[in-house]
Amino acid sequence: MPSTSTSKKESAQLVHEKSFLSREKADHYYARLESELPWGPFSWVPGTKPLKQLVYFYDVQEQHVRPNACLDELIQLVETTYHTKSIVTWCNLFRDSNDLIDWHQDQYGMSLYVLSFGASRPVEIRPYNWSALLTSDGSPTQTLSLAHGDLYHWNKQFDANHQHRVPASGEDGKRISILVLGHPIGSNVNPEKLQTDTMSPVYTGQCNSNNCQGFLGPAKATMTNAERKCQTCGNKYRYDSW
Ligand SMILES: O=C(O)CCC(=O)C(=O)O
Ligand SMILES: [Fe+2]
Repeated sequence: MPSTSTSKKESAQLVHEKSFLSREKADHYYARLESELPWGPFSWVPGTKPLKQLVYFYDVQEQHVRPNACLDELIQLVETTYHTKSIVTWCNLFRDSNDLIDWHQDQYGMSLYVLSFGASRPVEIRPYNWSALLTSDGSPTQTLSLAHGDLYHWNKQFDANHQHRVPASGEDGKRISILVLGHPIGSNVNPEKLQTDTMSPVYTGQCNSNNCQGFLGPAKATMTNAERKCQTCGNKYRYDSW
């Protein structure tokens, strides 16, 4: 099993564990997750258009108020396998292959462990720094083909240097992804103090003005005045139009 410790010197690391769960276990968890979680739409900024997929955010408060045995089992499995302490869990339900997540960096400042259930979907990855973006056409440099029961994980160093997205492609049908965010055991982190606005993803994107296709500067999804500016033509995009 690869090491997942996160000392300051650690380099960026991404691992895809195919069939982390057996087919039987994946079927079992998929059915429970789909029916038991209170899935719903979510907007980072209240009143603006919601994310494409349905979500459920399982933080320490939810764990007290609405404990979910299925999520707790999966979290515990990740914790024991990777010697990590989970801080919070974010769940996505992609209702079909049109539900997508655009290019972003998570910026959770933690290691990320993602369990994938249901339809096979790609997660695309590209390096994230301006020189890489401006000298490339922005295409993904790596694609994880995630099947039912797979798991992938990356550390915060990997997140810091890359963007990822779940494009509108892959097998049609529902897909659930369970994102367990954690720190190595022994880290001094208080989950009660976590604030969603410091954890929100940072989105970029591509300019669609007159086929410009330039890259939009990054903006955090929780800022009400969030705006992304095209690095090529200067066109500005308000959060609502992302
Ligand atoms: O569904 C996945 O595998 C990734 C989801 C994701 O990138 C996110 O929720 O931030
Ligand atoms: Fe993400």
